[in-house]
Amino acid sequence: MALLETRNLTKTFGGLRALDDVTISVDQGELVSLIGPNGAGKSTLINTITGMLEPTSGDVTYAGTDLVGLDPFEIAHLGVGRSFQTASIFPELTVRENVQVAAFATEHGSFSVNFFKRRDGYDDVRERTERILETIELKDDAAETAKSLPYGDKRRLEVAIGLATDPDLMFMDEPTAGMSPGETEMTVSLIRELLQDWDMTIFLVEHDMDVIFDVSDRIFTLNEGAIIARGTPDEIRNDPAVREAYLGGGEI
Ligand SMILES: Nc1ncnc2c1ncn2[C@@H]1O[C@H](COP(=O)(O)OP(=O)(O)OP(=O)(O)O)[C@@H](O)[C@H]1O
Repeated sequence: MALLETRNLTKTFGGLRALDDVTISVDQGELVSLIGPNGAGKSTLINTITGMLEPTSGDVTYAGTDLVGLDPFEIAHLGVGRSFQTASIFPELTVRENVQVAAFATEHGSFSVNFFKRRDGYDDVRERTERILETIELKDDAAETAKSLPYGDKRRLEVAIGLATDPDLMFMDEPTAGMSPGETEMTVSLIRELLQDWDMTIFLVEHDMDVIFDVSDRIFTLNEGAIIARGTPDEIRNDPAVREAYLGGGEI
């Protein structure tokens, strides 16, 4: 059984069909990527699956549970996480505190103002936080304030915060955007580690085609709200419809 499935998912904004009958499935342990030109509907698809937007019609199921109509926090609680590109970081808190807050909120319902006074009592939160900091390679910077981190480390902290919510499936929104080649390489090896050592299923939206072709098991291509191609990296690389949508027929 697929872990995540959408069936005939459609989302309209006024007269615009931002998603047009999208049917996809993701298996446990897979890394699937979603590509498509600007405005293709990638964010709309993720937002519709994760409960930020309500679909106009169609179904979304996760591990057999119908997600349509659930709130984002309920969907997160089922094990669907998200590494946000913006605004999930508290700039004045340390790196470690940022991860602890997210881990605490997941394990204990919600963030409490007393958390920082009592956090030493929460062994589960502490252990999870340290394991994440190690994986993300931010342990040496754990006592720094988040705002002081270089750009690439900030982006990895976003992944750490996503991990702290203990997801089985994680949506990653352009995790390498704006990164240097070295930072991109680090992020790619982090993605591999999440798949291999954390048994994660990953749904990646990314513009860097080298990263996409490198890490994906399967790729979905969206254009004007509709899936125009699906397949392995080799199949997608050679797909005429993908070339046409992306580069007017040129090389990818
Ligand atoms: N809240 C909204 N209200 C009206 N139109 C919207 C809304 N959100 C998205 N759209 C439109 O839906 C279409 C799909 O947008 P979406 O942001 O999902 O594309 P995308 O593939 O994520 O693009 P990008 O790669 O530029 O982030 C676009 O035409 C966009 O203008």
